[in-house]
Amino acid sequence: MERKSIIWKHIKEHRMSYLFGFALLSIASVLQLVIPTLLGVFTDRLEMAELTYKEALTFALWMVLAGIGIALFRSSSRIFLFRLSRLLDMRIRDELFKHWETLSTHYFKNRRVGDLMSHAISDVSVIREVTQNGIFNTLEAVVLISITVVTMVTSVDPLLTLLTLLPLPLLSVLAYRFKRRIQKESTSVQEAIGDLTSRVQEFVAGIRVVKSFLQEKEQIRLFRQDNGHAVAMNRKLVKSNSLFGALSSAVVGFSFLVSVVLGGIMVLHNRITLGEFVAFNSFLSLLMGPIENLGKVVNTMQRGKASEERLLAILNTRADVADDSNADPSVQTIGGEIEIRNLTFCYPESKEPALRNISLKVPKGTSLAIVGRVGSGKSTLVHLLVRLYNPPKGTVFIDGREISEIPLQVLRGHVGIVPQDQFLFSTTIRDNISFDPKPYRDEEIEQAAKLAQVYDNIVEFPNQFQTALGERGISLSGGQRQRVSIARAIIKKPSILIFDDSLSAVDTETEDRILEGLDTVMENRTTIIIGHRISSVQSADQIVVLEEGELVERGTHESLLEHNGIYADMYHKQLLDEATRQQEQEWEEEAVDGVSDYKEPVQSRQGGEVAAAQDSRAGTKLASGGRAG
Ligand SMILES: Nc1ncnc2c1ncn2[C@@H]1O[C@H](COP(=O)(O)OP(=O)(O)OP(=O)(O)O)[C@@H](O)[C@H]1O
Repeated sequence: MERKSIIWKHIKEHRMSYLFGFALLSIASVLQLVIPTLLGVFTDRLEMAELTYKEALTFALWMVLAGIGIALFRSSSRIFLFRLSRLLDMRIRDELFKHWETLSTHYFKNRRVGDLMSHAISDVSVIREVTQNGIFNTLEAVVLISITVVTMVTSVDPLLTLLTLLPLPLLSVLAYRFKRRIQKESTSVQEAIGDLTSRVQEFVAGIRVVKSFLQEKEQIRLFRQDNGHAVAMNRKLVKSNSLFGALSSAVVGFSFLVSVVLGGIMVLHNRITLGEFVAFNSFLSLLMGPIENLGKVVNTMQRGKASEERLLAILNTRADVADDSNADPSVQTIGGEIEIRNLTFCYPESKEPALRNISLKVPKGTSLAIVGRVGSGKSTLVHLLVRLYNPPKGTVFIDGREISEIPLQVLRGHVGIVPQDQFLFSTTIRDNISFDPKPYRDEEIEQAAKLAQVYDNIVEFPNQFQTALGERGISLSGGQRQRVSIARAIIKKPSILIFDDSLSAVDTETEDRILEGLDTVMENRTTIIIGHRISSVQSADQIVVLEEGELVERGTHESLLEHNGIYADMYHKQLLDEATRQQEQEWEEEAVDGVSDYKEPVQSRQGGEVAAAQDSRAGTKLASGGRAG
């Protein structure tokens, strides 16, 4: 059900506490009337020269007591009410974070980190401000203004009260006129803060690219531009606020003018006493604070409304990937058989399908390799298997069940994925490997690290598995990060393990060792390997080639080579590259050895020897056949 309010819901839920705070504030407000009243009587007694020292002392004592009472009740009410707003603050942040966790990756792909942070920090603070000073000032204004006006009418003069307060309704006219303007400007300020935060976040995340492309100056220029814009937006808001405050004060000042002139005339005509005149002006002073605060409240409320609307828009965003009504809670585990039937998939904001009419079957415990050019749809296919996006109904089946029938928790709990972006959290290596909700013993973590071929690297660090990683794991090399990600996936012993091009940053020897280690872990489990290097996929039971979203070849390594299509082409090109690289390495070694006739043999070799070397390397690879052999 769509949520309509955050603030009002909170007030309703805590109404008893708000009533209590209101009661404390009301006592403080009543006590505030004591001082002007005493001041009036005191002035009259003084004017009539009837005041004794003892009486003067008694007046002073009562005033001090009233002052202490006001301070006590007012601050207790403030503490009490402010505590409630802190509670709301914490609750919205919790709700926001919890809700974000339910939303799909698609939602986050379309948003900037800066905007999300601006919601979590600035918008939530504005809402707190509404329930903190906004509510406190409103309650105080309502109580104090009503009882003070009644006292002014009954204890001094109704006409003087009426004429003095006559300009005050102008304040509501002002508030109305400034309402839209302040709300609009407040939204612009929050957006500018979002831009600025995004700029800093992007700069930090891309610091290596920035430095290697000498982009520091350009980044400073862009930052200054965003910073300047944020300041300009803030200035605009401050200007409106100040103008509103100044006009409100002018209205209030006009009331004082009426009170002094009219009140003075009334004293001269003996319609009121001097003491009543003094008391009246003190009452008026009492009113001015809350009335001016009311102006600020209107402002705060407008900003609060803008922030509440933005937060509600997030909280009312429905998760596009969630457990369907047909999810079967009796499914507690998955075996690992995958079937894809005529799958055509289009990303929500894209017109062209990323996958077209794909059909394939991966029996439980077997391995599938997916190869294909950049952007051919490999990652999309595996993302659908963990429902990062929803595949169309009737296209993806696991263990013969429609994927939507498997509760998301079960599906994701039993599919381990090593994503292309090996994101690591800024915590220890141990916590990064044992990331699953299930706790793991040290031996299990070490075993996973050994299988992922990263154990030897980790134990070389002074703090070993307790080594803390910086944001995005920057203290590890690309290959080490990939292997920690692999350990994180295999520790789960998932029914389906997916490597999304996650062996690209390791050398072929390490890759072989990882794949060999997996044989034990993945016995009777299903493995999907996406790779650009033939060496990482050639041993799979089944290899498919994707081309512009279509499945264009399928078979084993040998059958695909025989077919002599895209796969065979990729294979031969890679062999050629590898042979050339190896040959170049040998020449470099010879050159380092200081052979005097260095130039001549190199030139002669360029003709025939490279081809010979390539042939022999190709022969070796084919003969060994990698793991498949
Ligand atoms: N979130 C997305 N929204 C819209 N289009 C997307 C999205 N992600 C990928 N695509 C598009 O879908 C197509 C397939 O992308 P995909 O990432 O699956 O390719 P890939 O074969 O895994 O590429 P690579 O080898 O570079 O990882 C591409 O055209 C890509 O631009």
